[in-house]
Amino acid sequence: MISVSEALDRLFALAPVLDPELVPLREAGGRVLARTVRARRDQPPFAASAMDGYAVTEAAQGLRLRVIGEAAAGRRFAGRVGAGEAVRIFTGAPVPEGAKTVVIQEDVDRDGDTILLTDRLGPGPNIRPMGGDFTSGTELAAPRLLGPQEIALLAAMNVAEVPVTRRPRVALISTGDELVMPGEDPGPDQIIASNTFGLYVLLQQLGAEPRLLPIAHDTDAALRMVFSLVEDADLVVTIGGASVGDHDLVARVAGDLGMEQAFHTVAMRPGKPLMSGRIGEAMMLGLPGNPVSAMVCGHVFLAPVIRAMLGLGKAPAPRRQMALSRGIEANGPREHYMRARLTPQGIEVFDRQDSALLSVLGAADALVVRPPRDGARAAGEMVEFVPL
Ligand SMILES: Nc1nc2c(c(=O)[nH]1)N[C@H]1C(S)=C(S)[C@@H](COP(=O)(O)OP(=O)(O)OC[C@H]3O[C@@H](n4cnc5c(N)ncnc54)[C@H](O)[C@@H]3O)O[C@H]1N2
Ligand code: MOO
Repeated sequence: MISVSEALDRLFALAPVLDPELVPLREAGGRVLARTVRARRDQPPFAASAMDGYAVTEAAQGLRLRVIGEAAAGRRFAGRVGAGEAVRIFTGAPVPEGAKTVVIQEDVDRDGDTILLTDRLGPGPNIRPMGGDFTSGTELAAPRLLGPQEIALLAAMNVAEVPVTRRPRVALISTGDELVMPGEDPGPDQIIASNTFGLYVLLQQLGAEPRLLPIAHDTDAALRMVFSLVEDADLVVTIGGASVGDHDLVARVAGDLGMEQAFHTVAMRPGKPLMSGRIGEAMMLGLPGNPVSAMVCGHVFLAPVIRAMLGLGKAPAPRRQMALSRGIEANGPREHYMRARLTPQGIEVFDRQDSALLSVLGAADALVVRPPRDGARAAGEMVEFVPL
């Protein structure tokens, strides 16, 4: 058995960074920027008014000025403003030549074509300098996950096509005679495939492209048939059949198909019967079948592997720290990922930790990480957790 961090290192060694592809800006949200991009223009491309008001050469109380024209957003004033003159201006409009400040309209009394600067004059100049947000060539550095803010910035930079890392194609294979799909009619000894769907959504949220293959029955032939449907996947994820029982066929069948195994069993709880290797062009990750084990391995191993393939670096699932709301017993020899919930009083570790309990996982928003042989911990002691 190897440690969790050793297992992660071996997984990272198997996970290639995928190639970039160009996508339209609107489809770049949630993707990973693959190459540093540069602004194609200055923003703003001209000195722009920050307010609605009057562009003038100087602002002083009592000045009376003649309004000689108008500058609106998208339509500049063609001439020049001189002493004794003002140009009516609106937010976003180019500031006319000669103007040094914009007096907001609330600080002005207007009478026909003249304005009087009142004693209410606020501080100027209400002008956004050319290139004040960014200049042509300003970089948005890769790699980074593109969210709404970055997309808005790229749009302003006039980057209409964005180089992003190709989405990892992930084939998901559930194994077991006992499984049927949600909505189907299970026989008396059957259950519904569940963690398959949890992992599907986890993969979607990570920016991967998951594909559900048919459930493989517990025979060599059935499992081989489903493996033959893997096609061009970057990663094949199997669920179940990873342990030592007579019907746990995944390691043997994958081995017959040429999988070079990198490891099989990790010193963690839940998730001990975890295996990985390379099969043809694809990386393979064999998850344990117990529903919570599969989902915990999804967060602890699958998510870091997908992020590595996307070019976001080779790092374990991020951890935070919080004080326990109540005490917990000593840990055994395996690193334990305990289902827990964040409360105003601290982090509460649930009493029931059986790796089949999806209802408990559903109530959890954190996994408290206990190192192997960690001693008993009292309320108030700090522990590390992986947010879910
Ligand atoms: N003698 C031993 N028995 C077991 C050991 C062991 O070390 N020695 N390890 C236990 C641990 S830990 C786990 S975890 C399980 C994992 O076993 P498998 O990966 O072989 O999984 P299965 O036997 O196929 O299934 C276990 C359990 O999970 C249910 N299952 C499977 N796939 C799904 C799915 N897609 N959706 C919902 N539920 C699923 C399956 O029906 C079983 O109940 O082995 C222990 N045994
Ligand atoms: O991985 Mo097993 O979950 O320790 O139940």
